[in-house]
Amino acid sequence: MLTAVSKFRNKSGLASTTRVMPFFLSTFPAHATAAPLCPPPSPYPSPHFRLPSLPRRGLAFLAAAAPPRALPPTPRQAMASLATSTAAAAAAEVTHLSQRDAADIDEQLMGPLGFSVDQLMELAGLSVATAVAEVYKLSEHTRALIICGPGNNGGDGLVAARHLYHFGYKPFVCYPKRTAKPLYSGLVTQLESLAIPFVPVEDLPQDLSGQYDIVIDAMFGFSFHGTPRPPFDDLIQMLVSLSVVGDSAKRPPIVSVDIPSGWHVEEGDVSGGGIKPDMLVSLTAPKLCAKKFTGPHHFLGGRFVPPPISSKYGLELPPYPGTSMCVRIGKVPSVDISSLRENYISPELLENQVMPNPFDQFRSWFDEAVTAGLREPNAMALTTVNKAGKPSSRMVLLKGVDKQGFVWYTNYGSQKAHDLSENSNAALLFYWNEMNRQVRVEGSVQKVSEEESEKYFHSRPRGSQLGAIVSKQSTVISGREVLQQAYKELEQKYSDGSFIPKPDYWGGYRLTPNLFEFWQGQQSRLHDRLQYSQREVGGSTEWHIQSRPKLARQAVKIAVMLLVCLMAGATPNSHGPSAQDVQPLCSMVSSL
Ligand SMILES: NC(=O)C1=CN([C@@H]2O[C@H](COP(=O)(O)OP(=O)(O)OC[C@H]3O[C@@H](n4cnc5c(N)ncnc54)[C@H](OP(=O)(O)O)[C@@H]3O)[C@@H](O)[C@H]2O)[C@H](O)CC1
Ligand SMILES: [K+]
Repeated sequence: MLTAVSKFRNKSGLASTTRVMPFFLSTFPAHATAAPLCPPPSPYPSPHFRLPSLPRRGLAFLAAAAPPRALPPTPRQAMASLATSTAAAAAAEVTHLSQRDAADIDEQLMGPLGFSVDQLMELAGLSVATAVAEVYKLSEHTRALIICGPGNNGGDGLVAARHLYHFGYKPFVCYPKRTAKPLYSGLVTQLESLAIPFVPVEDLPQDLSGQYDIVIDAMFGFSFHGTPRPPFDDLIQMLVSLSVVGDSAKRPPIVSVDIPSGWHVEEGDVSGGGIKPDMLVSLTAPKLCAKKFTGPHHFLGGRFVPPPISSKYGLELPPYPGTSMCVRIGKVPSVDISSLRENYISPELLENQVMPNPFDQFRSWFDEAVTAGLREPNAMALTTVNKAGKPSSRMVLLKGVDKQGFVWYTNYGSQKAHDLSENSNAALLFYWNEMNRQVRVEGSVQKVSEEESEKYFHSRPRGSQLGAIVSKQSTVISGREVLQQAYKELEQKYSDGSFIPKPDYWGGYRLTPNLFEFWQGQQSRLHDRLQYSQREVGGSTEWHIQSRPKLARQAVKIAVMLLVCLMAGATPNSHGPSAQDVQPLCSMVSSL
């Protein structure tokens, strides 16, 4: 049973990742004959890992070492991240609102457009919480101080505190000027029912660094005017002194909701002595002051703008990815590649837990990857080598596996086909990132029979059949339109639903393995590896398993033997090394 994978970032919001994978290592009923592989049901499988429903035998269970409420990054989230970065690139032209337009829009939403303030505040607060969770991962930013002001910006902060709690953070709320309206007292009651502490201003330490991992500024939004009055003047100063420590890795990052509190809503930080937030979550649309924001993370939230508002105010806003409540705008911070680090936590992969036949073991892991909802677990890197010894790799999709080998289909005019015609040796690599697993397979490759290729070709959607005819892989064409035109013509030709013949330049390959390696990532780089290789026993070929420690020991033995031989050769005395010379090495070898 695969239960969780959690991914965290370090203080820069980008670097280290811990993957915790508590699950039953399970044995599925053995697949004696291989069936074609069923890819996950849709290109975007369930956003949460599903528990497999098949009966299974638990071999090992690792108690959850993950923080209790950490959610796994899902394939959908990964796509959302990509979409947020893409949106960021496209967001240079996002509309920025004046203070007046922002207030006008608010009035219209809550007037003729039928929204209530509660609704909008809920969505705004949820956007803030999701944006915070996207950048500042729980593992390093657990304790969040939310400083709330007297108006709706403060209300957004109260809502965000509740959502952050449910995401697994530990919120603390400083709410010095409470508003008597039922909306606000309701929000306070909700937080109290979660036992979220309310911290009086006077109990806050002058230096917030020691007690909080993140500070959310929800003091003032677009209705701020003049200079801050007590107690917000001191609170703002507290955040100013915090942001003076430039390196956000050494202090809690500051997240401002809609406007960095104390900034002029249109002019920004006029004096230059204001808060310098690390993250700004603009709501509905950024206000003019956001043009002056220079921090690394600018997000937009408030996914509720209806078309009448967009058209009336000519709003250019980036699309929200998928079901996300926030979208990154502005420049994507550049990543320090050397700081990207993973720490894998998985059950051990031991020799006595795996199946004797590597095909069965592969099928078991493959089924677990499908059941876990991984996107395209049948995607594999195929490495071929031409006759000059030049290797090349590309991703292809596994379309079938049985005891004869691993099958994929392609164009017989492609570079891989050319390489394979010169050198039939190839390697496959499956990488199931979310499960901390890889499988390497090596062997020799042959074309599958025409009959097998025909059968598979006609099982494909008609569009893919036409695509296979049109695409002359690895040839240079003058433009995409050439392909589109050819495709259109074929579509027309076969529009009556008639049989589409398989082109003779298209078909399958089968890799017959002579080596498998199953890799399970472990903590501190002490990964588990099991290698299956073939050996002759009594005239027949059998699979033989070696674990990494065993392999390492054998490598040392061979190295020592080599050393002995070298010494023998290097000794000026033609009789070779003396028993005395060799004795310590021999006892070392035998003790391995
Ligand atoms: N449509 C949307 O985008 C939505 C945004 N939301 C959030 O609402 C705020 C705007 O909320 P609003 O209540 O209008 O204003 P503020 O939160 O900015 O604060 C107003 C209170 O602050 C006091 N204030 C103003 N200036 C000062 C100052 N210099 N010193 C101290 N106090 C100040 C003000 O008191 P006054 O007596 O001065 O009027 C108010 O008490 C927006 O930015 C978003 O965060 C909604 O949640 C959802 C819809
Ligand atoms: K604010």
